[in-house]
Amino acid sequence: MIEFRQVHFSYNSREILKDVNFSVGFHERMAVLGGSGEGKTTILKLILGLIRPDGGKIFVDGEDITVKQESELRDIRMKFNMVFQDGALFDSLNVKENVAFCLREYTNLSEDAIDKKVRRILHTVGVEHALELMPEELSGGMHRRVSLARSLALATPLMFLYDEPTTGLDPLNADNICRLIADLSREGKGFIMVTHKVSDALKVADRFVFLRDGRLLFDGNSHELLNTTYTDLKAFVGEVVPRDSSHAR
Ligand SMILES: Nc1ncnc2c1ncn2[C@@H]1O[C@H](COP(=O)(O)OP(=O)(O)OP(=O)(O)O)[C@@H](O)[C@H]1O
Repeated sequence: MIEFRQVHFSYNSREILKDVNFSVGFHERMAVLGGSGEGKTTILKLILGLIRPDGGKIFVDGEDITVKQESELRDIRMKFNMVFQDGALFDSLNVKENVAFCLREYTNLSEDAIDKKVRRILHTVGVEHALELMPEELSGGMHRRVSLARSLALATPLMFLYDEPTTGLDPLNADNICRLIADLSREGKGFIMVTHKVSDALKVADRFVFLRDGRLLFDGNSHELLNTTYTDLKAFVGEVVPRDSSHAR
């Protein structure tokens, strides 16, 4: 479980998060919704201990990560599989080498075992045909899949953390990524998906929180989200989900 207790965070003197409280089980499928710059990615970075809060506590698996040394945070980070928005790949390496890179860096696997593992993972994310392609030859959707494959190569996480996984993709590719996210969460491994695309969040998540002005102002299921009477959230949801949406459950 991840728990935020009265978390405050500022960049320089600008308050980004103000008294944020929530807990989420590793098996849950939660979307963090909010407009641009509201602090959604900041929440993911705090969970990984990449940045520290100015106030409050963050517990991961019962451990207070706000008091951990950098060396101890590695074990915490291994519990998660984080896919960042830009998912930067190494430009000079092809798809296969990009995925193999961290296996060579961090494991003692033989070249043969690495080759098998890379092929299996690329098959999982549906880009096995792109083994030899260079990053510049990939479409946005394929690029996102290879980034996901690369982070899947190293760890079998307790939970996935996705930062805007469908932003910038055309509807077809966005849909494919949503399907992949749903598939990867089948075995009880949950995720936190940060996004401003409510319609994509509705395809995969069953819990939704809404971040506005540094606070979590909503926490509910899809039915509650689509029927909210909270004006700001209603406007946010209404912008992206037509009133007669078939997503309504
Ligand atoms: N390293 C940094 N230094 C200073 N300000 C930062 C830094 N990183 C982010 N910010 C600012 O903090 C705020 C929250 O950033 P964050 O990336 O968490 O937002 P977000 O909700 O994920 O937005 P988006 O959907 O646009 O990615 C933004 O206004 C951003 O400009």
